[in-house]
Amino acid sequence: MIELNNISKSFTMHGQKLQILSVPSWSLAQGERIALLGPSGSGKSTLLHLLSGVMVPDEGEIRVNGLPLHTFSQSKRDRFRAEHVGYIFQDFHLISSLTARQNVELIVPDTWSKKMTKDQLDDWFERVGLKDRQHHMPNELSRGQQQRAAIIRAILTKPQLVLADEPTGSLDWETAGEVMSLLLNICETEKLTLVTVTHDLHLAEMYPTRIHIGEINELSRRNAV
Ligand SMILES: Nc1ncnc2c1ncn2[C@@H]1O[C@H](COP(=O)(O)OP(=O)(O)OP(=O)(O)O)[C@@H](O)[C@H]1O
Repeated sequence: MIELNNISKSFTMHGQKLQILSVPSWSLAQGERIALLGPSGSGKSTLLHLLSGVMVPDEGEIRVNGLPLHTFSQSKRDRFRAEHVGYIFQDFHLISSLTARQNVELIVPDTWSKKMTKDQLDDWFERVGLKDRQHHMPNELSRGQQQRAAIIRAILTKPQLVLADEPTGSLDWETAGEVMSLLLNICETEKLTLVTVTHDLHLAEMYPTRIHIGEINELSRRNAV
């Protein structure tokens, strides 16, 4: 369960304070899968940064499964993110000097045995259709294949929260549909909470729940559809 109460977030630019988010109250149940829609600059990515603990609110409370993120120090938020959040980026963020499998191995917890690591990675690369490509470098993979590897990296440890910021934004429409479907299916099967920012209404329709940022952020409410 994710709960936001009386959140406000602003940025100061050129000495001017610009308020971006004002969220009176919003909650999300464990296992929900939502597409977050809204115009450019309306605070969607900022909301994801607050949920992941990359940023802190100026005021208000954020609780993820009871953990009061808003009270955490930077190092505690970093640990929270490493343990509980999987992040998927538009441009994959794979390390170019490592193979797809080595990129995923980077986030394997110390507590996993060699056998468990091998079994899990073998299984996941097969499940996402990359069995034959896992030892390739990112630049030897298509963009869709790179995003599949990035999806494994995000969900391998079964984080409480998966956040995806335009995960299909740099893919052609057909690949975008396949990758979005894969992400949704994995999160459904593994019962992971998923929040995906997308501008694509067609892809958003694949989600059980669609939310316009105006339903959460009262500052962009006038833009709500
Ligand atoms: N670190 C920052 N410093 C200053 N301003 C910022 C910062 N991050 C975001 N902003 C501003 O906050 C506003 C909201 O940005 P955000 O990236 O959350 O919007 P968005 O809805 O995700 O937009 P897009 O759909 O274009 O990605 C924008 O006006 C942006 O310029």
